[in-house]
Amino acid sequence: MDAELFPRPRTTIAPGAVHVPDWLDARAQRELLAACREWAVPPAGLRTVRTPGGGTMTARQVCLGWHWYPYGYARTVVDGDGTPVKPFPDWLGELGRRAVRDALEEGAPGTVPYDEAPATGKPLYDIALINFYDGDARMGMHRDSDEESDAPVVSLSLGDSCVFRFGNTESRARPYTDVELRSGDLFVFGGPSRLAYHGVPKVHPGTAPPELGLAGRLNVTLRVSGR
Ligand SMILES: O=C(O)CCC(=O)C(=O)O
Ligand SMILES: [Fe+2]
Repeated sequence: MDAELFPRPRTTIAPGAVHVPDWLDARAQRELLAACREWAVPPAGLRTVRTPGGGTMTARQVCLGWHWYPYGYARTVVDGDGTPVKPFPDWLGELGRRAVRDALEEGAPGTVPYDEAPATGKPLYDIALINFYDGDARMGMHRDSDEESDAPVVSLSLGDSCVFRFGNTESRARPYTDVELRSGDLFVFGGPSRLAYHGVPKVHPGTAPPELGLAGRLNVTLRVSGR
């Protein structure tokens, strides 16, 4: 990663939406990447997602806990090999809660219940979507709206940097803010920003930290199903 004179600052992009640069250190990035490589293997591995209109998403995807497909959740890969979705590991849920704790100020809208110990019950992170972007892959503006929980969404990036476009809750159009997400960055959106439109208009090939050993970009999105 570039050694910069000044560290990139944590930035509130919109109310409840926070970018925390370099949240995962080099070792944590390597460990998360190793896990992603295992999750990508079939059965229920990395797949191309087909949309109802007949298109395909350019980012390939694998899910944990609940299988997301356009537009709902299932326990099996209903739009792929039909096998059971891989389990959502406890350590990933703990990482999600820690991310929310670190990113959002205490008492900020939409934060408090998600910081509770597992023994206190729901809500707990129980869904991961792992998106792999290579070549010209991108993701159009959309909302994460198939969950039955308003718990914040946690996003972790590995590999190539990208332009992450974070918009408003009304439409795909402006106003939006373009944020550069690099390997190790955390982005959390909850509270009034939970249903904001967002997307990835551009990945910058060849910008991954060389020591990570990843060509392309991985994004791990953690969500609470509320089911
Ligand atoms: O790749 C990203 O940073 C965003 C992924 C995303 O928005 C999603 O999976 O819903
Ligand atoms: Fe999303």
